[in-house]
Amino acid sequence: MTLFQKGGLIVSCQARADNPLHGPVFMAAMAEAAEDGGAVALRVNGVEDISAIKAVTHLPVIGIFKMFDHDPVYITPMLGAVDALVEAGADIIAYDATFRARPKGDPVEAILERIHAHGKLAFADISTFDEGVAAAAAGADIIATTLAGYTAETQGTRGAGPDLELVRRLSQALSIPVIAEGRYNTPALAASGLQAGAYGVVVGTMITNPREITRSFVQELQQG
Ligand SMILES: CC(=O)N[C@H](C=O)[C@@H](O)[C@H](O)[C@H](O)COP(=O)(O)O
Repeated sequence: MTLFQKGGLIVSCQARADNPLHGPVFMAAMAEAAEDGGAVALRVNGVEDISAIKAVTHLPVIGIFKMFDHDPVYITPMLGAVDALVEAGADIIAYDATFRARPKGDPVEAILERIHAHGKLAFADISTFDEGVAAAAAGADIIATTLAGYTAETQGTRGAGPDLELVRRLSQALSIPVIAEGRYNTPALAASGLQAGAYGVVVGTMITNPREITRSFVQELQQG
């Protein structure tokens, strides 16, 4: 079970079905670009994209399996999803470790146990300080602020920027790596994640989603 390099950039290469860049060919190209640019790891959704990316890069892959019909808990909610991610070549498995009810999913303790049974590191996506502490106590290897601002409880905190205070508090309280993830939309914000104590920073939208990047430019021009 090896962890990626400390202080580095993890690039999230994801494109949903409605995105013109959806599909393994585009995501593999994104992953190669991220590797060339100096990323230390990748975050990737689904078995097809993971298989394609493992074939073209040497970077460790944090695999997730988004199941939107499992709303509200959609990040790797099932044991079968964990097995599929491992089979596809994921090195680390990320899963929803929030306190939310999981009406269609398997219990979070079982997900964690299955990840470890495969000999993989467990990357807990959380939204609050208490969830991060609980996930670490349960045995997660890495805690990430991925869902801060995206749960009913934290929606009001989303604002424009990332939740740096959450990174700061978790980094001080925990002895395992804390990853800053969610709305690190500029290089300076990513650096501030490390300054807040993060082990690494995940950036997705502003590197791998040209449609959203375009929208942000257009919006700024229209406001000007
Ligand atoms: C909330 C949720 O489902 N987040 C997802 C998790 O995999 C992705 O859609 C994000 O792009 C990723 O977390 C990186 O964040 P950002 O795109 O803000 O750099």
